[in-house]
Amino acid sequence: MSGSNDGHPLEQGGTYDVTALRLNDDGDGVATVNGMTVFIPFLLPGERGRIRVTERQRRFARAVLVERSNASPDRQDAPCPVFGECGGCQVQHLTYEAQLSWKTNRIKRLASQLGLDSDAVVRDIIASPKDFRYRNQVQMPVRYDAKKQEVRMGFYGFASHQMIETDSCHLQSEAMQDTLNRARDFLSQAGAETASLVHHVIVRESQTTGDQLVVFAVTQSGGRLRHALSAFQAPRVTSVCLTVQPKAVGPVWGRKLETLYGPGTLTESIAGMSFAISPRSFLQIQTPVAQAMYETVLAYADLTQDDAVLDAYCGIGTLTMLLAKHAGQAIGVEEVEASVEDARLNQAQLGVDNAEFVAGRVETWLPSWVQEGGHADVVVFDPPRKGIDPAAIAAVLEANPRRVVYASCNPATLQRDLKLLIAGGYRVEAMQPFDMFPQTAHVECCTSLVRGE
Ligand SMILES: C[S@@+](CC[C@H](N)C(=O)[O-])C[C@H]1O[C@@H](n2cnc3c(N)ncnc32)[C@H](O)[C@@H]1O
Repeated sequence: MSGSNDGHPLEQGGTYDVTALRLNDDGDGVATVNGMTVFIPFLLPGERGRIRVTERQRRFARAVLVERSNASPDRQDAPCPVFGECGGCQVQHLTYEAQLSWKTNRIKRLASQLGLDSDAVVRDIIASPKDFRYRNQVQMPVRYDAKKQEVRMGFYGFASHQMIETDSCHLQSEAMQDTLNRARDFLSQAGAETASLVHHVIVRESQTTGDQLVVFAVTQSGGRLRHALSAFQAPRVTSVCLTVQPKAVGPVWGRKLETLYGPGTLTESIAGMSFAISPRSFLQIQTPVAQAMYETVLAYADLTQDDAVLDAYCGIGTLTMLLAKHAGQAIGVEEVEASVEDARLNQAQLGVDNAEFVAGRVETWLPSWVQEGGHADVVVFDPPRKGIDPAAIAAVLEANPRRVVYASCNPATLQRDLKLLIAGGYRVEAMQPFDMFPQTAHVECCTSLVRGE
């Protein structure tokens, strides 16, 4: 079927000639055909192409690129052989410089939509020192091919659970990829009895020591399986662990986590402090950008030694410990018990005696803490992608701290939450974007807010 750009409604399956005008927030080219907005992955602004419509909604359509007739000066050859099929990277075809200005402009657009003077408020993005091989953690699905009696590993495709096999992902270190490839060969050799029970392999690497920790996620556990998996070795691997998650598709981690050998933790040095990290605890995906982000949070918090600071969504307390050094008192709140245990152990080892860690959900703990008269001069938020729960925002407005600092990994929820904080009387002083995840559509941003008069 072939359509035309002649003012008729866009047809599903139809082909059209378009020019991309800009990139959307997912990194897809945006064009219009007969008044309808169309998203086309892998077409850059200024590029012309023939597209085929694959999905037609009421207000927009999606299409695939059939043929491209010119190349943007911002285009580069993607180094990864499965780029375009694998769902991990969205913009490997865009030069790193262009990725950075696209991400900065995205935060500027967000600021303008909030009624702010974006040029005055938004700083230039802080780039990643490495545009490839920057990740410290990877989790790969595992499939056992019973016919061929071999294990296949890779990543999921775009919005699907179809496995795209790869043995050379460019986002992680070569040593991590080497460990994954060894794990695949090890499981193939172990045979069906072991390999058919493993659904994911997770590798974490310390960017300080180079040590690696491997976790096998399995559908069920038993003595024979534990014995078989304990035999896995690779040059940088110091610990092997096991997590039991009966569902092979969906959440990877189970409730149970067992160390098969080694200390079961990694050590990472951040902001001049050494932290032990257990497998289940959150750690920012790369240390150099995390460190730059922590320094920005600290500067935006503008603490004095008399201040009480609250670090909401604190993980293993990396940021809490840094804030505590510059404040009178610090409290970290985190829902994952294992992370809170890590935080307390690290606190004892670092000798930080003015911090306290609470295990709980921010949206339930914070309102009752404020009700009971809890006080903070400065509140720091570093939530997951879903942003801050409205109950937590309402509580912070009631607590009325002098400053709020918001480290976000999702511009959409950042915008939603800033709207509430601004309506509650806070003024945005500065916004600092960071590129923690080169080659992807992700962008982090740290926002400084001060209480209005
Ligand atoms: C983006 S991480 C930030 C962690 C920490 N600030 C850091 O830099 O390592 C978000 C953290 O919030 C935790 N979390 C997610 N939802 C939560 C909730 N509702 N209440 C408390 N903690 C939560 C996650 O387990 C994770 O450790």
